[in-house]
Amino acid sequence: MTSIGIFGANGRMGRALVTVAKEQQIQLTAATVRSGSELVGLDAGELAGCGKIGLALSATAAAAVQQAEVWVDFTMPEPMLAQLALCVAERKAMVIGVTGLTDAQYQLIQQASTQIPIVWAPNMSVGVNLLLHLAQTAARVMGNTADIEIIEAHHRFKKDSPSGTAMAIGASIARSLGRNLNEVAVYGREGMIGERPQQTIGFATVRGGDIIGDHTALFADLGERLEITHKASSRNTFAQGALRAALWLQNKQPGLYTMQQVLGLPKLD
Ligand SMILES: NC(=O)C1=CN([C@@H]2O[C@H](COP(=O)(O)OP(=O)(O)OC[C@H]3O[C@@H](n4cnc5c(N)ncnc54)[C@H](OP(=O)(O)O)[C@@H]3O)[C@@H](O)[C@H]2O)C=CC1
Ligand SMILES: O=C(O)C1=N[C@H](C(=O)O)C[C@H](O)C1
Repeated sequence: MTSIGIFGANGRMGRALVTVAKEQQIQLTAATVRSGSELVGLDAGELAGCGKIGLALSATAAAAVQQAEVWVDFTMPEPMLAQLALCVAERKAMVIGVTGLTDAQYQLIQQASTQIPIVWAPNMSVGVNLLLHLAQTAARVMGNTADIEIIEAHHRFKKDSPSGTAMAIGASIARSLGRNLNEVAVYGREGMIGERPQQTIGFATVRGGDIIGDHTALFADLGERLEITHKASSRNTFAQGALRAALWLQNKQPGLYTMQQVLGLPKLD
C-alpha cells in the first residue's frame, strides 16, 4: 500500500484531503503544517474536523518528508516549490494541485519531473477533465465562427485569477484551433473596446462568498450558443481525484503525468 503524506494540512484542500483519506480508509503516514506552527503535534483528523486519525501534524522538513512515498501538495506556489525540492532530495513522488504558477515556476516542476514522478493538474475532478475534451470537440465544430468565452467563479479567498482550470480550458481550446493562447487571450474588458475580434478567447472572473468552483466554456454564434458548465459542490471531489492520483503514481517512473492519464481518458489535442 502506498504511503501518502499531505503538505499544508491546515489549508482548505489540506483538510479535505485528510477527511477524504479517512472516509476511503487510505492511511496517511504524514501531514505537515508550516515550520514553527503552533499546530505541530495536533491530530491531523481533529484539525480537519473529521475526528482523530492517530496522526500528529509535523513541521514541513526533510524528516517529515521521509515518512511517506507520495506527497500531495495543495499549498501555494512558493511553499510548493520548497516542498518540491525536499521531495526531489528524498526521491518522493508528488501530486501537485497548486495553481497561479508563473511559466518559470511551472518549468521547475518540469525539471523536477526528470527525477521524480509528478502529477500536476489545475483541477482533479472527473467532470472538469471530461469538460476539457468536450470543449475541444465544441471548438473543432463551432470554433471557427463562434465567439469563445471562459467564465469562472470562486470563493472570496482565492488568490489567483483566472483560475488554473480556466487557463487549462482556454489552452485546450486554443490548441485544438491552432491558436496561440498568449496571442488571443483577453482578460476582462472595460471602456470603448470596439467590436469583438472573432479569434480572441475571453476570460471572465467572478469572486464571491463560498463558491467552490464553477467553470463555463461558452461558444456564442449568431442564432445559437452552447455552454458547457461544470460546478463543484464540494472540495472533497478534488481531494478524491488527488488521492486517486497519489495511488496511481505508485511505482511510476520519473515523469510529468496528467489527470487525463490518471483517469484513463484519451490524450487531449
Ligand atoms: N487542482 C485542483 O483540483 C485544485 C487546486 N486548488 C489550488 O490549491 C491551492 C490551495 O487552495 P486552498 O486549499 O483553497 O488554499 P488555502 O489558503 O486554504 O491553503 C493554503 C495552504 O498553504 C499553506 N501556505 C500558504 N502560504 C504558505 C507559506 N508561505 N509557507 C508555508 N505554507 C504556506 C497554508 O498554511 P497556513 O494554513 O499555515 O496558512 C495552507 O495550508 C490553490 O492554488 C488552489 O487554486 C484548490 C482546489 C482544487
Ligand atoms: O482555489 C480553488 O478553490 C480552486 N482552484 C482551482 C483552479 O484554480 O482552477 C480548481 C478549483 O476550481 C478550485
